[in-house]
Order: sequence, then structure tokens, then C-alpha cells
Amino acid sequence: MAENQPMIQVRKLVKSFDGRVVLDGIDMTVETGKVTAIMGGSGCGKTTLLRHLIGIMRPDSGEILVKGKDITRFDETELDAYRKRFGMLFQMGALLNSLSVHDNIALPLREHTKLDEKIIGVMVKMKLELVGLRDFEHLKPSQLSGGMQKRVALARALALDPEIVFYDEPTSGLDPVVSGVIDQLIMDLSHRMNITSVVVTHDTRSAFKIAHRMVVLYRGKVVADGPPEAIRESTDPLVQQFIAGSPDGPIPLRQSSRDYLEDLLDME
Ligand SMILES: Nc1ncnc2c1ncn2[C@@H]1O[C@H](COP(=O)(O)OP(=O)(O)OP(=O)(O)O)[C@@H](O)[C@H]1O
Repeated sequence: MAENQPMIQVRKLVKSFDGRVVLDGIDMTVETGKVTAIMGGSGCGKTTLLRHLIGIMRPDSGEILVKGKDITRFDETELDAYRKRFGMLFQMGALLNSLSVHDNIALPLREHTKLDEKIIGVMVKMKLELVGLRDFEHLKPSQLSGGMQKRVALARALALDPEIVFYDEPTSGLDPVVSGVIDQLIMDLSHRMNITSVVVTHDTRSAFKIAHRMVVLYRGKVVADGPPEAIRESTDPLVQQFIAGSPDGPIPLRQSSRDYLEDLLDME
């Protein structure tokens, strides 16, 4: 791979549901080893874009090149191979409560590799060390705090040594101190291990701290794309309103495209 080839290039990505355009020609780049934050208000298409990036949704048109290969054209076998190359941290953690922390992290290794248990044991310990929880491997997820569960879920996402980690709202529902720990882990993985991170988030404070590049969506379009300093200085009122989290501005509070009266009359 060329030294400066981007990890992911999204080109003219379009997706509609029932005739309603949700991704409207998205162009964006994810640099290798960097943290890219995908941001925007509720319903702007962040999750839909993430689903395309992880290959569980196909676009109507456009391309997603991962190291130069268009994953939108992958068959199931190629997609399976692609999925082993990335880790995903879901909003809800998605840990199995019936299993210990150790077994949760060992699960992807047992499913996708033929490594023996001894090696798996060492790898689990290494991943737990990365997230600072090596002493907790025999507990059940329900015995841990929300923030610790997130860190275990991150250790599991790292189990197969992924090149890319996708995060869906990694700090949602966490208090500022715990959010800070997760932010630090995401930054460390990029700095120390050159892991490429794609973080979908509402949390502007966290995004400004961790992201090398921010992509702001509005109604399925990219309205700003650049390093945090450039986004902060943007004169675009949409971007400023989003950063300030203020209800007054060009982003309407209500997002329904249907007229309220029309909606009510339809209920007859
Ligand atoms: N499978 C689907 N079928 C129909 N409509 C969908 C589907 N998935 C998403 N949508 C619609 O696409 C729009 C964008 O949704 P999406 O979940 O991508 O937004 P979001 O930016 O992630 O929002 P939030 O921050 O609230 O999670 C929404 O109006 C949603 O209702």
C-alpha cells in the first residue's frame, strides 16, 4: 500500500428508503491511522453511512473504496473477510452477560481463528491490558460499571487486531470523566498502534478532542469536512449551530418534511 493511501474513500454515495434520499452523494476520506469523526444532528444519516462502511447495507449508487477496493461490490465471502479486518464498538456494548469478561473477548478469537486456548488466553490478557482492565477478566459484564463495560467491548473489538475500528456513539450515556477515558483510549490506539478510527458521534466535545478530521452531515450531505480547527472556525451557520448545540438557527427543530396539518388530517 502506498504510504499515504487513505484507508477509506467514499465517493458519491447515495441511498434512499422508500423514495426518500438519506445519503445524498456523500464524498469523504478516512486517513490511515487517524481518527475521523462523523457528526451531525439526529436523522442526518450517520448510522446509515456507518452501516454502509461496515458492509451491512448496499448503496443505490456510489463507491466505498477500502485500501482501493470497492466493498460495495464485494460478494458475501469477500465481505466476511473484510469484516475480520475491522472491529466495531456498538453503542450498547453488546457483551454477553452469561460469559465472563475473558470469554467475551476470547469469543471472536475462538470463532475466527484456530489458535489454541493458551495463546488465546495471552491475547485476551493483552487486549485487557490495552484498556486497563487486566484484573477483571473473571468477572461478568454485569458486575462492571457502564464505562468498564465499554472498555471490555473495546477490548473485544480489538481481539482480531483490526486495522480499522468503527465506533457508534462511544461516549453516549457516560459521565464526562468516563467519556474522557474512552476518548483517551481511542487516541492511544491511533497514536500507539496506528489503528484507523471512525467515530460516529453527537458528542462535539469529544469529537473536537479526539478527531484529526471531522465530517459534518446535514440531511444526507457533507456540509463540512476538515481538521477540528477548520470546523471550529467555519462561518457556515449550519456548522456553527451544530457545534453550539443551539436550537435557534438554520437547522429546524422539527425534521418532518410533512406538513403538521397534513399529517393530522391523514389520521382520520
Ligand atoms: N432501514 C431503514 N428504512 C427506512 N428508513 C430508514 C432506515 N434506516 C434509516 N432510515 C431513515 O434514514 C434517516 C437517517 O437515519 P440515521 O439513523 O442514519 O440517522 P442518524 O444521523 O444516525 O440519527 P441519530 O443520530 O438520531 O441516530 C432517518 O430519517 C431514518 O428514519
